[in-house]
Amino acid sequence: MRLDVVSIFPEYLAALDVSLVGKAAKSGLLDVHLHDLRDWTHDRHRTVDDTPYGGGAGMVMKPEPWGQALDALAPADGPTQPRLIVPTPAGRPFTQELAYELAAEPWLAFACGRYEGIDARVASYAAERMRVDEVSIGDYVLNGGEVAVLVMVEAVARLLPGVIGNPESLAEESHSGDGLLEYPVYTKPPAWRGYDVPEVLLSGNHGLIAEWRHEQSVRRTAERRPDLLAAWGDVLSDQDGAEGVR
Ligand SMILES: Nc1cc(-c2ccc3ccn(Cc4ccccc4)c3c2)n[nH]1
Repeated sequence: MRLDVVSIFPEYLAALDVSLVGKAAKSGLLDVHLHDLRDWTHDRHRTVDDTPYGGGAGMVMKPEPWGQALDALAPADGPTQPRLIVPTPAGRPFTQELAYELAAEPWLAFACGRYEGIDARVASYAAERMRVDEVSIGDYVLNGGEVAVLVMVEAVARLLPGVIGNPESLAEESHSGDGLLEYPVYTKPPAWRGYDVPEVLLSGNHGLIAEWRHEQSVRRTAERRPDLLAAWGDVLSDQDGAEGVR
């Protein structure tokens, strides 16, 4: 997979060279290209922003540098086009499902906005020739898109074949498809500062362990993410009787 990231702070994305994503890049699974948006400005101050039409606080990113950046990275007459991801508080939610979808793409481009965002015409211009997704990583406000790109690239890269050491671990994760949160995990020592590992996990009885883990997942989901339990409601009432999960 090829990844292009455009930002006025490309050094922010240096973290992509570390750990898992860095390993994927070095092993050729990921071909990461970072770009400074100011390379597509031509005035003395390398200006990327201007005041908002209609008034209001803050500044808006000018369309022309972005237009030139997109034309340079993915020429209109090129054989293929990337899928463009634009982080924004006003975007569709980034989910594990979208991460799997993006992991199947051969070429992703990320546009990191700053200030109050990017002139809206840039997404329209890009959509003339590439798929554009405006994506939010959560209902909180960041100062720019770079952190969101780090989040999305990590979530996507770890799904690529060969990146994760043990692909089986992907199946048991929270949000991994059964809609439940992950069960609590433990390792040695069996007793630690007055806390013991649940006996069942030391029993070697894999049926009981699986049952305990599922019950823990359901309990955690009910406590922390009842919104995810909606899909499990009817299943719970059947299997767990009137008790259900308190
Ligand atoms: N999930 C999520 C994404 C962002 C995000 C992404 C890109 C940008 C570019 C500029 N800002 C600052 C901004 C603050 C408020 C209103 C509009 C823009 C951004 C924030 N915040 N939270």
